[in-house]
Amino acid sequence: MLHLVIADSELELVPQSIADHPAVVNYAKRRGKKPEEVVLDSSYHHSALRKLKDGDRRGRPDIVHICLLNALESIANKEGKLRVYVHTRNDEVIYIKPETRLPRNYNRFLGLMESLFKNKVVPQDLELLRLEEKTLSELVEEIGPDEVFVMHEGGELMKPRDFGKVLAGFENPLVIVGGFPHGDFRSQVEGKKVSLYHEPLMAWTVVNELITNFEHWVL
Ligand SMILES: C[S@@+](CC[C@H](N)C(=O)[O-])C[C@H]1O[C@@H](n2cnc3c(N)ncnc32)[C@H](O)[C@@H]1O
Repeated sequence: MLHLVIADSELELVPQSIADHPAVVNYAKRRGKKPEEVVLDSSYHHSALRKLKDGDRRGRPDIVHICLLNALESIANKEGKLRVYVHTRNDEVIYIKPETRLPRNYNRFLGLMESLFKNKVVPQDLELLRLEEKTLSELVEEIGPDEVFVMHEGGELMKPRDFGKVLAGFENPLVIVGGFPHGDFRSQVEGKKVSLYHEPLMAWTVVNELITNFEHWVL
């Protein structure tokens, strides 16, 4: 089983310090929600983000959305060979049941995340998504993998196909991909750093590459 963690993801509710910013207040009003109940999104809250520490990388739920759509719809997931987790900048972990069908529509995805932050599980009966407060290292310890790989543009360069073979050689490998647009991991991450290309890639490209190349050796 391959465990995939999208780590230090820039997924959070609007922080209190910018909840009264006009960009946030107007956006929340349009959506019929309170400012502190909406997910921070750089495409809508750009001017407010300038007031936040790390404002140039925060508010990127779209990265999580695309990574999750790709991972959950993959053949590896359909074949029961994948578990996906999202770790956020505020040290929350989202556990996702493999049978989850995420909304393709981005605004509906935001609504789902807002409901998850509020209720901690969605939907109440099936509990397909569950949110817990947890650091990245606590999550890794809980999963108990036989090897941890950190996808990093500064890591050992490996062809995606070769990396797929390496992954397939373990019982329970865990791969960490950064769910942020710029910079480096904020969490302490222990593991073998691997690069799949000589230039930085988008997180969802890395997710696709590692899953399809893992499939190549295990299906
Ligand atoms: C958009 S990148 C992070 C930002 C990147 N450091 C930059 O400043 O462009 C998102 C994640 O994709 C993964 N990644 C990016 N480029 C990679 C590469 N060449 N090889 C392997 N993983 C990569 C890493 O896990 C990284 O945290």
